[in-house]
Amino acid sequence: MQNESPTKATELMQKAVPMMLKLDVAPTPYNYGIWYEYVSNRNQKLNQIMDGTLRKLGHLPGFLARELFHEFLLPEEFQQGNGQKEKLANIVDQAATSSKAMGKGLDELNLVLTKSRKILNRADKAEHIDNVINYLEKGALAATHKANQFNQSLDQVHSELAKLKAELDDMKKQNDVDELTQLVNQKGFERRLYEWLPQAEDDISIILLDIDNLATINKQFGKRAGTALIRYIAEIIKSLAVEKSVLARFEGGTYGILLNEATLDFTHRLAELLRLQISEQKIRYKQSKVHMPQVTVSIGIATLLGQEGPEDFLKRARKNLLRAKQSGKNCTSDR
Ligand SMILES: Nc1nc2c(ncn2[C@@H]2O[C@H](COP(=O)(O)OP(=O)(O)OP(=O)(O)O)[C@@H](O)[C@H]2O)c(=O)[nH]1
Repeated sequence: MQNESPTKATELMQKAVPMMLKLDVAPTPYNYGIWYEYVSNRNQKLNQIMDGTLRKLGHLPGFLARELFHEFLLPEEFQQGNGQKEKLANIVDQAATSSKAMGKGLDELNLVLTKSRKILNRADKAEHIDNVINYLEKGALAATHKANQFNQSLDQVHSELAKLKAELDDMKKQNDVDELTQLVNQKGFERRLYEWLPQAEDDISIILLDIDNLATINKQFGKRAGTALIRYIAEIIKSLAVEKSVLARFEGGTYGILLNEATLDFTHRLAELLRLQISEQKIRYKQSKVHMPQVTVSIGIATLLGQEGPEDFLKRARKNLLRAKQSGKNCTSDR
C-alpha cells in the first residue's frame, strides 16, 4: 500500500467500502487491504486476478484474499517477519474497524433518506415537512459524526504508515550494505539496477571489476592480507566519486559500478583509469617495508542496449569480465 495523501486515501476508501458492502465482503484486514489496492487501479496483475475470480465465483474466498495481500501488498522486508508485518496488520485492522463503522454510518444515512422520501410523498401538512427536516438533520448529524471519526482514524493510520515506511527504508538501507567495505552489496546493486532501468532515458552502464589472482594472494600473504586488499580496492573505487553511480562489492574481490548518463566511451575511459590506478599502487605488506607484487584487476563493461532487461544487461557485463580474464587479465573488455 502506498503512502497516500489523506484526501486521496479517503477517496479510495469511499470507493472501496461501498464495493465491499455490495459484495458482502467481510471487513477483515486482508480484504480491506486488497480492495483498497483494487480501487486504486495501480496493480494490474492484482486487478486481473480479482476480476477473474469475481467473474468465475461471484466472490473472493477468504484464503485468496490473504494470499493476494501477502503477494501484492507486503514488500519483501515485511515478509522477513521482524515485527513489521504485525505492525502493518494492526494498522490495517484499525482502518478496517473504522471503515466498517463508516459503512454502517452510510447505511443508516441511506435508511434515513429512504424513509424521508416516503414520508415526503405522503406529506400534506406543514408539520409533516417540519418532522422530515428534523429527522434529516439528525441523520445527517450522525453521519457527519461518523465521517469525522473515520477521518481522524485515517489520519492516525497515515501517521503510523509513515513511521513504518521510514523504518522500512532504514531497514532496506541496512540490508543493502556490504559490511566489509561499506559499499552497497550485490542485492542492493541489483535492486538499483531494477529501479533505474524502466525509467532510463540516458545511457546506463555497468563496470564489473575483479581482483586478479586473489586466491594466490591469500595463499602467499594470508587471508587477512587478502581481505585488507578487498577493503583497499573499495576505497580506491569510492575515491572516484562519480556522480549518479552505485558502488558495490558482490562477493570476494568482485565489485560492480552502476553508472547513469555514462556512454560506452566514458565508461571505458573510467574503467581504464581505475585499472591503471590500481596497478600502479605500491601496497605494503602488514605495514612493513615489504611490497606485495603488483595487484591488478580485470574489468568487464557493458552499456544498456535498447529494450535489454536487467538480467541480460548484467549477464553481458559478466561475459565481458570473463573475456578480460581469458585475455590474460589486467585489461578491460567491452565485448
Ligand atoms: N581474503 C579474502 N578472500 C576471499 C574473500 N571472499 C572470497 N575470497 C577468496 O577469493 C578467492 C577468489 O578466487 P577465484 O574466484 O578463483 O579468483 P582468483 O584467484 O582471484 O582468480 P581470477 O579471478 O581468475 O584472477 C577465493 O579463494 C575465495 O576464497 C574475503 O572476504 N577475503
